[in-house]
Amino acid sequence: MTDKLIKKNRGHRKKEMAKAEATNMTALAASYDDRIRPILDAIDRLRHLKVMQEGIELPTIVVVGDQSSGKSSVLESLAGINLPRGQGICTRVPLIMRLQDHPSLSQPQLQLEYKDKTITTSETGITNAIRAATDEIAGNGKGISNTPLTLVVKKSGVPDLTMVDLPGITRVPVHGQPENIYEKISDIIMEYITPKESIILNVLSATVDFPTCESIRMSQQVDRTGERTLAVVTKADKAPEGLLEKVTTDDVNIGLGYVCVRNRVGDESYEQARDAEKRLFETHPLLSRIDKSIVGIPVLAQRLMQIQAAIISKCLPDIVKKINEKLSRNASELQQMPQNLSSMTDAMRAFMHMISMAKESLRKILIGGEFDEFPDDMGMHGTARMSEMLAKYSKELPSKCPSSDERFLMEEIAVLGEAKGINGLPNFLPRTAFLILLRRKVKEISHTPSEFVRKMWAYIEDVVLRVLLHHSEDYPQLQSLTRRAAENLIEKMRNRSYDVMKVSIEMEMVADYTSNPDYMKTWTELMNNRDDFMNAIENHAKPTKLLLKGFGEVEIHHLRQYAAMAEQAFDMRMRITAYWRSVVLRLVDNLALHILYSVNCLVEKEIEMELVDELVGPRMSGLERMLEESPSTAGKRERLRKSIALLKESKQVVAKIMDRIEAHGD
Ligand SMILES: Nc1nc2c(ncn2[C@@H]2O[C@H](COP(=O)(O)OP(=O)(O)OP(=O)(O)O)[C@@H](O)[C@H]2O)c(=O)[nH]1
Repeated sequence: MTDKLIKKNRGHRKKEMAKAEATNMTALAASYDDRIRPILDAIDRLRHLKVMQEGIELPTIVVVGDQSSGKSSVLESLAGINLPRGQGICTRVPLIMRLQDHPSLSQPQLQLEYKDKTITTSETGITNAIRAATDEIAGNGKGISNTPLTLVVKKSGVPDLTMVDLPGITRVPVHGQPENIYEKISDIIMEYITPKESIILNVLSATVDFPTCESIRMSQQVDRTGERTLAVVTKADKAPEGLLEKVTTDDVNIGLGYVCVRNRVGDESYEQARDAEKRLFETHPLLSRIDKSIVGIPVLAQRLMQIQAAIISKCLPDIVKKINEKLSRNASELQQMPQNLSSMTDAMRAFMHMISMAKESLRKILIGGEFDEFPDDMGMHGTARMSEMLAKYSKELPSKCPSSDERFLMEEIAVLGEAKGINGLPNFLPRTAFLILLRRKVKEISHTPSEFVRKMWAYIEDVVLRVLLHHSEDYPQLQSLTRRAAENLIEKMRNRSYDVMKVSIEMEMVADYTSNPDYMKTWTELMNNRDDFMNAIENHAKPTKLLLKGFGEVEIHHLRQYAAMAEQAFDMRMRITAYWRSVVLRLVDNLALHILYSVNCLVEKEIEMELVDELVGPRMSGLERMLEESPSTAGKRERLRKSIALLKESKQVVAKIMDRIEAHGD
């Protein structure tokens, strides 16, 4: 074949390929107009409605790349418009780009939307408009913000695509950039690329080694297999050597494949840039060897449209499901919110309901021993905790009568010596001596019950407050009054317990009585030692150490000089020892009974009376407060209403699309 013929054939093939490409694009565009476009519009509408704030993720193409890798250049190539480009950080906020093909438009229409503003701009004004909007959102310097900016481009011949351009990743802050810029940018990027609904368009510069790219490292964290990652290799013109090998060996796991491009350079127009790109991949000795199905902006546009269509149809059923779930959850939450009370009768009814619920809970927790309301909160298993506290209290009271004498029975002998009556018979056991000793012993333990009372009421107060605050949480405006009522009541009841306990102690100190048969039994048993004891005292030949039941080994040598009084002292020690058991038992039982009785009174009537006095009172001020809804409840109600309205609207948007899809038989 002659050179001329070869050239002619090549030219013919080129034309054929261009024609085929154009036909493909037209077919794709037709199917887009017809089917995908309305779906894409619906998704954009959902995005505009901010359903993402409701936790519903939308299928999104997210553009990521290291700083200056050429992200904005790729987007401007796809959109056919000039975007702010340059060295250093240009994209400082997420830029949502909605490209819409409008074949009828002779001039492109551009709109910038942010912070509820819509600004119409032109191809020449777009760069400045984006810069101004970025400054407004993220400040004038080099700051970064997560508030997105939306750019709508309606133009003839653009692919129907919605993409989000994100700030480029940089490890080293340049002059004027915040120190934590890397963390800030990676947080934003992670937020966008983590949802499985996101397609990651990873922009890699041909001039760098792909495995060293931060953007690759990040996308691999959320998409290990690369099944939702597509790589665009920019600056093919700058580093053609080895590019073919780089994209064919695929060292970095790009599941959706590579597309190599050459963007606008310097002041080139969009058309000049496309021609230069085409020429480059056709004529460059190295680049022309790369398969044509993975080079050039038109191929990228086509791939993205296909991927977008696929991800949208995959995600749509899930979006419908999530909208419905969220809607019904919010609707039931709104329904469960407290009624907005409009009259005193309403308020009274709500108040009485609150009291009866609280009483029921307290009855279960503090009396009934049921803990179905707080199964995992041990602190709220009231009866169990109270019985533990009582057991501890009973252990703290000495079961044996406390004795302070260094030598056996010397305490008794001293008291007996002082209480000796002038007329009394020498062996007559004076009751005063017994009472003096008893008072002394009881005094030693008199602080124990008040400690117990303090701890027990602190616990009960905690339970009562938690229950009351829980049942009044719908009415935060009542909580301070409720708390005050509960604290006042507990204070009163605690003081009552102190009084009861004081009387118990005093009674034990001034009188000695018990009908408990255990007393006589124990005393008799203890007195069985008397003969041995007296023998040891009187018979000086006997050992001075003696084993006494209940006392262990005792030394009695010092008692031999008090022979007469020793017997009385022994008897007195045995009596007080036997009697002590009754004293301790009475102190524990009395206090326990008193606490249980008090808790019963509290639950069954006093708490209600106290709350009525505090909240209703003569001026009904608490009830009046119930009529004014608290700002937090009103805020929550408003939020739920707004969210429901938004979800309902979203549901309609999606329903229309689903109808359409069904009508087409997709
Ligand atoms: N020669 C050549 N230069 C390119 C190509 N793509 C981008 N550039 C240049 O690379 C520089 C950075 O491009 P941008 O598009 O601003 O990069 P970016 O990733 O958006 O930058 P940031 O948003 O700041 O991270 C610019 O000067 C572009 O002109 C390309 O394919 N070939």
